[in-house]
Formats: sequence, structure tokens, C-alpha cells
Amino acid sequence: MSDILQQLDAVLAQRRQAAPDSSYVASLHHKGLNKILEKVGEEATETIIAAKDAADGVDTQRQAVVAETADLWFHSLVMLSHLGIESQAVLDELARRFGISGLDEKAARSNE
Ligand SMILES: N=c1c2ncn([C@@H]3O[C@H](COP(=O)(O)OP(=O)(O)OP(=O)(O)O)[C@@H](O)[C@H]3O)c2ncn1[C@@H]1O[C@H](COP(=O)(O)O)[C@@H](O)[C@H]1O
Repeated sequence: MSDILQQLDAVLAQRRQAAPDSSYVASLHHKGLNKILEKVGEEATETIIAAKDAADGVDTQRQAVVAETADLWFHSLVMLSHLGIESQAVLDELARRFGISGLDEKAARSNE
């Protein structure tokens, strides 16, 4: 796993035990899953809007896409942490899928 993902996982897990007013992540854990999911949805929407603007040729929007995607990934990591799921599980799933054609996988499912 990348160093930053491993370090972030450890910090997010530690924040589950921290006082709600001590940090942003601690406050999210304290507010609960619905608030965390609301943030994931909000960041997904902001990522889509930034990507559309970048595709429309607004050059300054390329950095906005990076920033909004980072917000989306970060809040998704908080969601996983809140559910007690390590981000390594997602990396393992991507590794398992690596090299498997999406079209072949879909065709195999429709034959089940
Ligand atoms: N990577 C991040 C990170 N990315 C984004 N954010 C915060 O996510 C928040 C939500 O973004 P918004 O644009 O929605 O801001 P907002 O309008 O203030 O949010 P709302 O009031 O609408 O909830 C902002 O306050 C950002 O600062 C992050 N907060 C923390 N981290 C990492 O998490 C670690 C632990 O953070 P704390 O728990 O705050 O110490 C930090 O050291 C960082 O490594």
C-alpha cells in the first residue's frame, strides 16, 4: 500500500476514539454514517462538476478536478474507516480485478 494511504488509515482509525471537537475526522465519526455519506455524495457531485468544467476547456479546472477527487477519496476513506474496513481491502479487490476485462466479467455474470 502507498505510504500516504497507510498513514491516513492509521490516523482515521485513531480519530474514532478521539473527542468530537478535537478534529474534523473525529467530528465526522461522531456525527455518524449518514453525515459521512452526505459528504461522500457532496464531494462526488463537486468532482463531476469540476470534471465537466475541465472538459469544457477551462484550463484552471484541471487542478480543481484533482482537489475535488482528493476530497472524494478522502471522505470515502473516512466512510470505510467508520465501517471498520481497511482501505487495503479495496486495493486487494482492484488487484484481484487487474487484467480481467470488464466486458468479459459482465458477460460471465449474465451467463450465471
Ligand atoms: N485529507 C484530509 C482532508 N481533505 C479534506 N479535508 C477537509 O474536509 C472538509 C470538508 O470539505 P468541504 O469543502 O465540504 O468544507 P466545509 O464547507 O468546511 O464542510 P462542511 O461544513 O460543509 O461539512 C474541509 O474542512 C477539509 O479541510 C480533510 N481533512 C483531513 N484530511 C486528512 O485527515 C487527517 C486528520 O484530519 P483531522 O481529523 O482534521 O485532524 C489530516 O491530517 C489530513 O491528512
